[in-house]
Amino acid sequence: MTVLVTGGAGYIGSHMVHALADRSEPLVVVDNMTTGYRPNLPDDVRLVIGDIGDQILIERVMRDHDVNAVVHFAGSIVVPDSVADPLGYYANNTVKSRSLMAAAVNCGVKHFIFSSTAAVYGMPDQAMIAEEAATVPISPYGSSKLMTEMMLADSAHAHDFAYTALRYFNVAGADPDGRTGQSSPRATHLIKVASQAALGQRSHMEIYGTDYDTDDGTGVRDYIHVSDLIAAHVLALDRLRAGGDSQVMNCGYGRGYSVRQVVDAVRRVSGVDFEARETGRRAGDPATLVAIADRARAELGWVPAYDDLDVIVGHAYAWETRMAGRNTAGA
Ligand SMILES: NC(=O)c1ccc[n+]([C@@H]2O[C@H](COP(=O)([O-])OP(=O)(O)OC[C@H]3O[C@@H](n4cnc5c(N)ncnc54)[C@H](O)[C@@H]3O)[C@@H](O)[C@H]2O)c1
Ligand SMILES: O=c1ccn([C@@H]2O[C@H](COP(=O)(O)OP(=O)(O)O[C@H]3O[C@H](CO)[C@H](O)[C@H](O)[C@H]3O)[C@@H](O)[C@H]2O)c(=O)[nH]1
Repeated sequence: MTVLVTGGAGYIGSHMVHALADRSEPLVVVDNMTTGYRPNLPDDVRLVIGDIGDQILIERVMRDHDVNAVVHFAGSIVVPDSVADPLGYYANNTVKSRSLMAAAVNCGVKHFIFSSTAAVYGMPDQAMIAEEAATVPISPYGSSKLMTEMMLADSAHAHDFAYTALRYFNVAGADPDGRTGQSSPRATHLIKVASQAALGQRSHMEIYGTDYDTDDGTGVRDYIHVSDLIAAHVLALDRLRAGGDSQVMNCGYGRGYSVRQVVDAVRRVSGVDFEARETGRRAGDPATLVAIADRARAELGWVPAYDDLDVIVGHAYAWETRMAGRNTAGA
């Protein structure tokens, strides 16, 4: 009854690995280490360095480890990169997910949890988004994820397995115990960038657009602590094991914060008054993206534990401080 965690050496996947290890669940990680970071994993984890598109390897891993559930985080995640290299994104996110699913079907894996994204909704008309909202992605990244959701739905009809596709809103924060966090130096996420500015790793940061139709003119997002997101995955796994049906669920708190509110929180938590320059809008950014996440609460019994912007920022900033120390030590 082993859980296969794809992309388990990445930001979100490594939190899942720690959560499963904390429950003493047998698990195996497959990661090709393109953006993975080994130090974020427990020392004794079973890590197979390989590609999810290598179906022969994946089937061998599934059989050797008696895999019964897949939690699929592996993928490429940078929206502008997907615009520049759509075929690369469809290859890594869609084609290789198809291959992973084929391996799962061949090996009789019964449960599948998939990292989807609010990017499947594109530029919604409404600020608050339920799962029934139209899915009209505006980037190859969003399309590549929506296509994977479609393959899952069709395959679950045809074969004996059930899945949960979790549509993440803005994932932020880090493990409260400091074991792992966002480690990619290229990450563009707001809280990470602001933390780097507070630590002096950047001379300043930029606020992309101050003329949105929001209270203070800057973009509003639903920031969810990565540990709460992982709690939803663990509950989704338990629900599938108990015979739960296939579902798509939003993961967010149902409340948004503006860019200015986030910048203020990072200044407050860090005690550093770093510069935030106001610039023009970033292409493709909607004004407001906030989840209606009632389904996750109802179906999973999910109760967030870290729904507080200063707590999220505090954990992200603590992690960034730790990374800065590591980088200095290694220099
Ligand atoms: N970070 C967010 O805000 C966010 C929001 C919505 C959805 N997601 C989704 O969550 C998942 C995890 O994102 P993350 O932020 O942890 O990213 P990440 O880049 O830190 O992690 C992705 C991991 O997958 C591995 N990987 C990539 N392609 C692979 C392949 N072909 N075979 C094996 N391993 C491969 C990478 O090495 C890395 O360890 C992704 O699927 C992403 O689309 C993330
Ligand atoms: O340096 C920055 C970075 C971001 N922003 C702003 O901060 C908000 C959040 O931006 P992020 O880049 O942190 O996150 P996104 O909302 O663009 O996207 C994230 O959430 C999406 C779903 O909502 C997708 O899942 C995507 O993969 C993930 O990166 C946006 O208004 C953005 O314009 C800035 O002002 N300055």
